[in-house]
Amino acid sequence: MGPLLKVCGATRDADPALLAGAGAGLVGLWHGVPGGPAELSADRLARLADAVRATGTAEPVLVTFLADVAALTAVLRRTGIRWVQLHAYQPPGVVRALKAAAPDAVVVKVLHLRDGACVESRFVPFYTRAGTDLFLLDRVAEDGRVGSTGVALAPGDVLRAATGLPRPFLLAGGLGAGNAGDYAAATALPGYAGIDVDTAARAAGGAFDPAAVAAIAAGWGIGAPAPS
Ligand SMILES: O=C(O)c1ccccc1N[C@@H]1O[C@H](COP(=O)(O)O)[C@@H](O)[C@H]1O
Repeated sequence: MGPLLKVCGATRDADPALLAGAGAGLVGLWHGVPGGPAELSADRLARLADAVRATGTAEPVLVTFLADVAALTAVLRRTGIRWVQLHAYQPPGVVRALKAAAPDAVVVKVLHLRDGACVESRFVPFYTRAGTDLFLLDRVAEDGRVGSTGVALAPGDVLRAATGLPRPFLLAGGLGAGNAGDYAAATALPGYAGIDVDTAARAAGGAFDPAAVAAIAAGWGIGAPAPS
């Protein structure tokens, strides 16, 4: 399997087909992101997850700040979503309990880069032993905000954080069609599994732009996902 393209923050009925058609193999759906502009109710999450699966080539990803494992498990059961992106500072115990309660879940734990350093670096062995399937490197904004900063990670910081990670990793944070070359050293690592994008996938008004998504896929050498 080649590298993955995940696009984050679908909200409209048309988004899943648009994103899958433009090359996204993973579509991020927010639930449990308080105040987030793409936050979905449980009903809406279930409906959009169905629409993502109906594309035949893309898989829905629950993107969440939730740390309540019972609530997370209930959402996965209700929606049939397998991929979970723990985007906040959920501790390793949440990963362990989630994998125990939902063994089929594919757990993506975000590692936050701030001021050039990985905030959770000391906890990587614990997240790994707890059952994390993939890590995702993302940036923390100057004001402490996480998720969709639209601000590029420094390539040297990414390389330092990604080198030696014991699980495959995705890159995020200000990635777009034109900056794959900046991260060539990180994407050459054996664990590189793909990228995760929000801001650069959208047109000026905020709606997803299929041409922008296709350009990101082309710029990062990501081919069309195989039918699932
Ligand atoms: O997109 C968001 O606002 C968001 C909110 C909460 C959790 C994750 C979120 N998105 C993540 O942001 C990065 C990509 O951001 P960008 O390309 O720099 O805008 C990615 O990890 C998304 O999953």
